[in-house]
Amino acid sequence: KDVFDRGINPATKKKKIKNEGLQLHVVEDVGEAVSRNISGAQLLHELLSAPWLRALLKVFHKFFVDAMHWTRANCPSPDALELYNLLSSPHIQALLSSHDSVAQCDYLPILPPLPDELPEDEEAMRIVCLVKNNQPLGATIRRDEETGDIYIARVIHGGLADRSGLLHPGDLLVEVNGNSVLGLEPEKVIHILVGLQDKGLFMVSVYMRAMVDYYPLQDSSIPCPDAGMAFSRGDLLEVVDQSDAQWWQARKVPCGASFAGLIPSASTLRSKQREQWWCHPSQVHTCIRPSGFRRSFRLWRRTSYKRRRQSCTSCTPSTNALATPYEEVALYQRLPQENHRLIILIGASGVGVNELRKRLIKLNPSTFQGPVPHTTRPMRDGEQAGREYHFVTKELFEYMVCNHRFVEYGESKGHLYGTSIDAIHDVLKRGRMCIIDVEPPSIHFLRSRTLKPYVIFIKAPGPECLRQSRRNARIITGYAVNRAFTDDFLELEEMSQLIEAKCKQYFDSVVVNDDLQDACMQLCSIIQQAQNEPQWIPVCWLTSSQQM
Ligand SMILES: Nc1ncnc2c1ncn2[C@@H]1O[C@H](COP(=O)(O)OP(=O)(O)OP(=O)(O)O)[C@@H](O)[C@H]1O
Repeated sequence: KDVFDRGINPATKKKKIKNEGLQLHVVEDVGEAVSRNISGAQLLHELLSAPWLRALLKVFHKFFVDAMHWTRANCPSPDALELYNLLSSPHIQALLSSHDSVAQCDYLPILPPLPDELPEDEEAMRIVCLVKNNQPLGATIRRDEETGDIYIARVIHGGLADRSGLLHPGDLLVEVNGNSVLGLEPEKVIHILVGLQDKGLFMVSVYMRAMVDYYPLQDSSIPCPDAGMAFSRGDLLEVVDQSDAQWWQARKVPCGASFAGLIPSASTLRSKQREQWWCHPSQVHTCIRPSGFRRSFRLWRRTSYKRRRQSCTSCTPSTNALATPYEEVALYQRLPQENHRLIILIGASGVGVNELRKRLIKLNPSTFQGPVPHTTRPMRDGEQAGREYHFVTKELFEYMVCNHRFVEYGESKGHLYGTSIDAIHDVLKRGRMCIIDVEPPSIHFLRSRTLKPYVIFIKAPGPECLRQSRRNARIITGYAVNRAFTDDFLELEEMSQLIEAKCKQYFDSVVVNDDLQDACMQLCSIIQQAQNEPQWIPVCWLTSSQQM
């Protein structure tokens, strides 16, 4: 920015400095970078990485050698003179001096050191350092009337807090510049925040999604089992104290209790998991056993049992469940200009996932849409490329498999079928809500910042309800077409429970598919909420422009 301000304005100076030779590159690079409104440091970084500057710096050395030679011989070479002229020009001087300032870290304000008592496990409490430079913080606060705790209520879009990407709505404010704000009147906290000048060091509590189950009464290492708090995977926890690196204090959200319970820190839980894995590897095995009885017409999507076993990533200690016992989350409100969140339906085979998906799309085809699958089978009469399927060659399909373009794929009657990630993006780019149903292991593949999937578990009702509601239902299996599946209800319910037990940390909502009409209506309203109301999502899916 310094360089730019000192006179390399492409609009006004281009003509003049073009005559001087090299500088056009500078003008173009700076002008382009400034038009993207990037930060000063980023701009400098980009400038210093530019090939023309690298080349220039390479000959810098030669210049000095030549210069010395010239001093000695008093007879400069034309190259040395030319370079001397170039390097003496004001914009290069400004650039070099900016570079030197940054290289020496010679900029203000100097950030304060992190407190000595910083917890060893940084995941528990976030220390947020903002360079304020007298700008407003760009966040509002609220006080919980019951506990007196101060929370970040809103982060103003485009403000300092928003641009930093470090403060989120719902964060509990613990300290500001070393002053505890716990129990303070909101006016007093506002006074502290407004009074911040150069910088602010905020300590905020964090929210975590439990990715594992924990039972204090079964844990012999907990200092006080009665003070422990049991939680199961999927629970939302507000970590309020981590002064002990091994045992944190947390509350469940939403919760009635004002007192916190003891939970193992992430590192403690991780070492417990490793211990458990080495002692009882089979107990940590979280593979979902396929029910084996049902093959619907969606067979093309289903991978074989063998392949599923191979692709199951939840059977080794290096997996998500073992490596990440807690996942930090923050509230996210989709902005109107953003793509819709991907809606994923998960359920045991035969529970009615596909039926519900089809009904939703039929109910409102201009809003809901499924991705168009790929296949290697030939096109049939009445079909249209890109409508029923994307018809591709086997070579192209296999190329896409190798490049991980498929969420799921499989083979049926000698032809390959698959749902590609690009087909999902196509639907979202058209402004529609994309609804897909996948096998549980595919959730990992889809959990990304760009898709921000919202996962709805379609749960089986009890076997008696199943028997009642599915009296007339038929299924199409691999070995019997259109057969009644009344005998499979127990197996279906068992499978549904297993998926729920193993994967519920990924579920955002659960719908019991008893009465089809009711389930469909419930699904509609959940999806509307998912798209239009604040939801907890992993912090790593947020960018500064996507926070509330
Ligand atoms: N709530 C319900 N009441 C009555 N019948 C239902 C209900 N839900 C689903 N069905 C019927 O159950 C059968 C299986 O449903 P569906 O094909 O959607 O299962 P699925 O979970 O998608 O399994 P698959 O992937 O094997 O097809 C279908 O005949 C469907 O019409």
